Amino acid sequence: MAVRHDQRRAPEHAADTIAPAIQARELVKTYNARGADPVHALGGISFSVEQGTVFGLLGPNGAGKSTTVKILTTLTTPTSGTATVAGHDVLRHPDRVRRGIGVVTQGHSTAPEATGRENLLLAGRIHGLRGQDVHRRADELLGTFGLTDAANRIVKTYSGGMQRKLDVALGLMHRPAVLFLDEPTTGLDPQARAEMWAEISRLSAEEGLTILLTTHYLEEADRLASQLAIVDSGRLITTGTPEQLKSELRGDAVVAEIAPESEISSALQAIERLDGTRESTVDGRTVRARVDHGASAVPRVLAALESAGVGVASITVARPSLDDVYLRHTGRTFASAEDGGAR
Ligand SMILES: Nc1ncnc2c1ncn2[C@@H]1O[C@H](COP(=O)(O)OP(=O)(O)OP(=O)(O)O)[C@@H](O)[C@H]1O
Repeated sequence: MAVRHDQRRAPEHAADTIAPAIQARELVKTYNARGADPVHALGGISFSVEQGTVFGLLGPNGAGKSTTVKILTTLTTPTSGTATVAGHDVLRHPDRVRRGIGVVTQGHSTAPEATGRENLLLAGRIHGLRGQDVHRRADELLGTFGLTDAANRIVKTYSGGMQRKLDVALGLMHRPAVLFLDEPTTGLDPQARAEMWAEISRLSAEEGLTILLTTHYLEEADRLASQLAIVDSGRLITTGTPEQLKSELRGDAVVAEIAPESEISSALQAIERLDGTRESTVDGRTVRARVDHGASAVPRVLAALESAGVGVASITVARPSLDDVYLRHTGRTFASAEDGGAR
């Protein structure tokens, strides 16, 4: 498709003049259901996605990821703000946006009683592919996703991983410039997840596809996204490459799980009093703090807890993770945000 070929032929020195594949400007979305309080799903989100990259929108359940995707894919309109996608304004030219994008939503978009090949042929025809073209494209994608042997089986006999691959293949039939993947690996087993990760990386690296994926898996965001935006309660709290975001946190995390018979407040005080510890927080029976050299800090932390009469069930030290980035910006761990919802 034209946008992709232009992008791949572009000389490297012109990279900074290439328009972003996605530009979201101050997106606000308030849902006003009759008889219910308004829900402020997005409170003014702006970001831009360079062509040919994987952009990750990471946030806990209810953060506003799907709403952002719905606006960018023209499935809903923003209350205010606007966006351009694949070179077109989502409000002024939604039909042009739709022609330039592929969308893989959270549910399956396949017809379960039809075969994999039939599903692909139908999707291709809906997008205007005809004759040999549609058959060639379907065969190409069946091969790419390792589904050739299953092509003539009905989809309801596919495993979860195979169905997800077919969902992505459907989104690619018309060779879009930008692919939206909403939670692409939710519900997949570890092997199917790893295969999907490999395929997403390949599509971006080898085919120059721009991919926006939403996820609530920290590891997925860390592995796949060349650029990441962390969203929380409808706001964008930080952006950067996963490495940049993690390197903003100096030092390692020491995480101590306090024995049930000990006071968590005594543990926190003992850790806070130690030289070189900072950003200490409590989550249930766990105290965590940031220290400069994790391995050498552990004996000092243990000694301080012991002299405060605090029992320790376990202690670990970890390099900065995206969970630490999230904690730094929101004051709570990602897991607790997932448990409690975003608002
Ligand atoms: N149609 C709707 N009507 C009312 N509220 C909605 C609607 N769609 C979403 N919301 C609310 O808007 C907020 C953001 O939801 P959204 O689905 O965008 O979050 P998310 O980050 O994608 O979460 P998830 O991973 O659970 O899909 C949530 O509070 C949600 O309950």
